[in-house]
Amino acid sequence: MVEFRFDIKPLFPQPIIKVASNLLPHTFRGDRRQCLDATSKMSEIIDRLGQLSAISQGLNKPVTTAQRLRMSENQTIYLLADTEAGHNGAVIGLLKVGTKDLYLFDEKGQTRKMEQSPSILDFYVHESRQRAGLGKRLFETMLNEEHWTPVKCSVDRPSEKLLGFLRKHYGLVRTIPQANNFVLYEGFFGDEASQNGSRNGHAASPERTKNGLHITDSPNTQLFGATYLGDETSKQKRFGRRGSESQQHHQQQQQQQAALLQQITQISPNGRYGAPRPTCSMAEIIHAGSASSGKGGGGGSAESNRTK
Ligand SMILES: CC(=O)SCCNC(=O)CCNC(=O)[C@H](O)C(C)(C)COP(=O)(O)OP(=O)(O)OC[C@H]1O[C@@H](n2cnc3c(N)ncnc32)[C@H](O)[C@@H]1OP(=O)(O)O
Repeated sequence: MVEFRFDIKPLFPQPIIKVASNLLPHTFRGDRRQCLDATSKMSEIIDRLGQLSAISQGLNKPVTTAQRLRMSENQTIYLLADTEAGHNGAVIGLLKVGTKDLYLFDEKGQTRKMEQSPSILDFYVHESRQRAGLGKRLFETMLNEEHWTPVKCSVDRPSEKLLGFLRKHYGLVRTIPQANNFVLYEGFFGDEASQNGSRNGHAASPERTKNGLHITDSPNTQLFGATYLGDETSKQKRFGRRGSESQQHHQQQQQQQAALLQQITQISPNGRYGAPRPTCSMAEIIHAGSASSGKGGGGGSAESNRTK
């Protein structure tokens, strides 16, 4: 449990509070002096929990800090406390979420720009209280507050524990391969966001396919040109598919997606873009770009640059 030198109870009139960029609990009411005091205490809580989360995930620096939250436009932190614990109460969990503009591959391996897409950015329950249903409680509160559904959330480089958590509580198993650190599950693109109660996650930039060339308005296409999808994809489009082949179809799809990921990182354009570069550099550029657009509230870069 994470205890502090001050009494946390005035900050937690209820076990789970929500904190946005003003660094105040959503329930907080007070004069200027009380606000200053509360933000200073809240910063300490967020920094401590963010640090413990990083240590627990083996990251070399925290994904969550008070400073980052202050600078963000559309990120929210949910904090879970046990006000009965110890002398001053204890904070036991943190969940940071936000919306992001992301370039993602759909089930067919085609690029889609998702605007204001719901993302899970950091999640931590203190070691002494894990596997007791507290993570689920925190997550459910967040889903209700944000009006999100789990399958519509992208997850920023999930740990094994979080993958297990999502599998156990929400039956999320089958992922859609991506070229960046975000993990998506099948059903993410289920048309369209509104059908599943999500108010976020708008698809943009419909793509065109011509002679096996995959053409989009994404930076992938703008910088490197169209991607060659191969004959098999065009054949499938032309001839369709019978139901009994669905298992085989799924395997083929997975292989094609893997091949597509490889093609995107291997296409060697002329000029300065032809220079060798690390495998994931494109994803980094794309997400750094969306960060600076201001829409992504910290964009894809701040969190997905988690380094181990
Ligand atoms: C985008 C990101 O934030 S990635 C980083 C995610 N955070 C971490 O990995 C930090 C360490 N882990 C944790 O803080 C927690 O385990 C959390 C936040 C992932 C889950 O919180 P919990 O309170 O443990 O979850 P809850 O009790 O509701 O659910 C338990 C399920 O989560 C998964 N899980 C939780 N702890 C573990 C563990 N030590 N090993 C394997 N799976 C685990 C399992 O599926 C577990 O079900 P099971 O006990 O039947 O196997």
